[in-house]
Amino acid sequence: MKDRYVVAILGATGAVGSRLISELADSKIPIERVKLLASKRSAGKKLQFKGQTIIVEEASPESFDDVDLVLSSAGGAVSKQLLPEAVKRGAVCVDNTSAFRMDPTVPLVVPGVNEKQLKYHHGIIANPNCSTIQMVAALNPIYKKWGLKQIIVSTYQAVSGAGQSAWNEMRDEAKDYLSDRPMHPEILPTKGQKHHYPLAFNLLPQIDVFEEDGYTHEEWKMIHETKKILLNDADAPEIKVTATCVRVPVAVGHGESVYFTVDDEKSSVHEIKELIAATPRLVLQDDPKEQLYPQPINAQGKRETFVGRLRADAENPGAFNMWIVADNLLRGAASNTVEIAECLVKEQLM
Ligand SMILES: NC(=O)C1=CN([C@@H]2O[C@H](COP(=O)(O)OP(=O)(O)OC[C@H]3O[C@@H](n4cnc5c(N)ncnc54)[C@H](OP(=O)(O)O)[C@@H]3O)[C@@H](O)[C@H]2O)C=CC1
Ligand SMILES: N[C@@H](CC(=O)OP(=O)(O)O)C(=O)O
Repeated sequence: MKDRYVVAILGATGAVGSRLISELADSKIPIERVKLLASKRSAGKKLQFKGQTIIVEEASPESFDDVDLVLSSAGGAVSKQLLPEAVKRGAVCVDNTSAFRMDPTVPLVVPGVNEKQLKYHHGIIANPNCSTIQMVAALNPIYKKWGLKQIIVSTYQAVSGAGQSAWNEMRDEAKDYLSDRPMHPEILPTKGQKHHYPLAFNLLPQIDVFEEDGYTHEEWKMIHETKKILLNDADAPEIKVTATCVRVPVAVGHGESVYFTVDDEKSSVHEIKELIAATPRLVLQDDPKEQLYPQPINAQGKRETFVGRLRADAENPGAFNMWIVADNLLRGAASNTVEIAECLVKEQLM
């Protein structure tokens, strides 16, 4: 076993990549050297790691010749092409993209929920979808204690979830919109950018592409990834999951309205609140009298998942509503990735 590792961040110049750099710098991983990789466009760019200047390199299979650990967030196509090359060269890869998540041989891991799955890895570990991570983090203690029959989730997802370019696009649209608009402006021009419709001052009930059945791929990911993470045992009873995913004009921080039904109808809001408050990485923010509830603006820059607005459904015993918020770039991506890597090192699974 090595006592220091060469770590590569693939996609280092992106929205998630920039957080991977800062999360790695704050981590307990013993580091010999860091390589920052991106596309040809960014080769030569200078980035900082712990006060040291590192020059970004164009990623290629040979980039991984001397690498022990890869933290990857350069899109699914890049992961599919380069991560098997990294594994071939002896590296262990933690991948943020959806490329390998549903591969039955690849563990899909949220530390604190199912890190035991890490021991089954064959070189690649998948980091779940950002919306899935915060939801399973909040539901896992409830599931462990009372079982879950059904989850119905509606998401309110920040534009940074669609990458740095989407954030730039919304900022430009917002500037235009606020400059000299009449009270009832017509639809903004899209400028032929990444999104078909304006992101600023709008709601888009579409994240990722549409599937044949009318669900979007983001909704599909939330449904299937949730089951893969929570239902570790082959004989665990099925959980019914359905989702509606919506892009909202928020910079950072996904919100989720979650309606869930537990197996044990005797569970109460009070007990659920106690359980959430006692669970590491969860923060209960729930005091209607003080108007205390989770908000994206407060979750930004934090590693925890914030939970509030817990209510029992008076017309359906055993059913509850809650509101969950987390920083999609940290809790939903970079912090989870680096926590996975820390577990690999701690459990000697590198
Ligand atoms: N944003 C989020 O909330 C989350 C994102 N993810 C996933 O993480 C991945 C990255 O997302 P995000 O950071 O938002 O995206 P960005 O668009 O902000 O960043 C993409 C990164 O990938 C690099 N890249 C693009 N093409 C190549 C290539 N051919 N070879 C090497 N590097 C390349 C880019 O480099 P360059 O600067 O050179 O173009 C950039 O560093 C996606 O797969 C996304 O699905 C997962 C969970 C949450
Ligand atoms: N789709 C998420 C972010 C993301 O990239 O997810 P995934 O890694 O599952 O494609 C969002 O737009 O908010």
